Amino acid sequence: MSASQADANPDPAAEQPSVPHRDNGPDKDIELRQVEQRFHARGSATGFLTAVHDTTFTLRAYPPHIVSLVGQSGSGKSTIARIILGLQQPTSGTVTYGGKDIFSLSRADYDDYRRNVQPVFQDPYAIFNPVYRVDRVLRTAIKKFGLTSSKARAAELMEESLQAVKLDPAQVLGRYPHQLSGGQRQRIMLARVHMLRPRFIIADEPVSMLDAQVRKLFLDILVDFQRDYGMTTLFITHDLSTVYYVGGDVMVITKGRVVEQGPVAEVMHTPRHPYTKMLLASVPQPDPDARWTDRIDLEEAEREEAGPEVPPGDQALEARVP
Ligand SMILES: Nc1ncnc2c1ncn2[C@@H]1O[C@H](COP(=O)(O)OP(=O)(O)OP(=O)(O)O)[C@@H](O)[C@H]1O
Repeated sequence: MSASQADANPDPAAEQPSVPHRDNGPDKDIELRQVEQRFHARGSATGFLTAVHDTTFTLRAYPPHIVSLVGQSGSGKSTIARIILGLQQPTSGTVTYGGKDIFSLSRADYDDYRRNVQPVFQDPYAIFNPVYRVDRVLRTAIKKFGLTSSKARAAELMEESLQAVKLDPAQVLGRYPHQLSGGQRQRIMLARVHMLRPRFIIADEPVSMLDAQVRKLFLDILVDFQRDYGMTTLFITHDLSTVYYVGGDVMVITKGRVVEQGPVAEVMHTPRHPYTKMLLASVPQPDPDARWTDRIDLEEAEREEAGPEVPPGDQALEARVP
């Protein structure tokens, strides 16, 4: 290309080849410190429900990795996801990104955070506006995050990203959300992530509505994103088999408390907490001659839990619960 051709192009991004890492700024960690979330709960003796208790952990941007947060329904997983995404301000405790409180970021830091911490939710249908074609989700991201102002480059970006998540652009572009399967809609959200190359993906039960094959495809893409683009994923699930599949680290949560954490292989092979043991014991074995008949005695498992039922600050409130 001649210098004059390059000068004539108003969009420098249009000239750039596809690169694994877009310039999303320096690595920054997400840190939760003593996060607690209470909700008003009618019918409770205290008037409150503590969905997340005294939760402290760090999601490191580097080295990129996958951390699963696993627990039963109602254990507080989605509340933690919403807090990290800035959708819910916790009752107490702090959430920082690069050392700064995410709930009082400057405009520039907030834009950085929004770009680098991307959600993938269980039901992508809710994200799509049914009256617009699915292309809009991708175009809006390109515009909002200023990926390019060139229409041609935007079209290329969309194609590249759809292909990266094993979707055929010719098959999905121009369609309305209801004309795609749940797995296709979910992968459009991953294509959006692929375009933005965030440091973090916060994936809340992303595969629980997908069938086994599409689920595997989706999980493989998350692992590819970690390896190829250096993304760290918080993978929220109630399903231990998916935790085992993605590997990395795991945090086990019950009743709003993280009770065990560590490398997946270690926690799976030598679980220490009774709740983790119960979760592992409740995974059915695919043996037709040994039909799974055990019933989970959650109360019993919870009684065995070590440590106090509530943090000290809650005892006065909770003492009145019968
Ligand atoms: N906005 C809210 N107001 C009141 N209670 C809430 C609110 N959001 C969540 N809760 C309660 O907090 C607890 C934790 O909910 P959360 O959705 O975080 O659990 P979860 O582990 O994600 O469950 P699931 O896997 O079923 O989505 C539940 O008892 C829930 O009913």
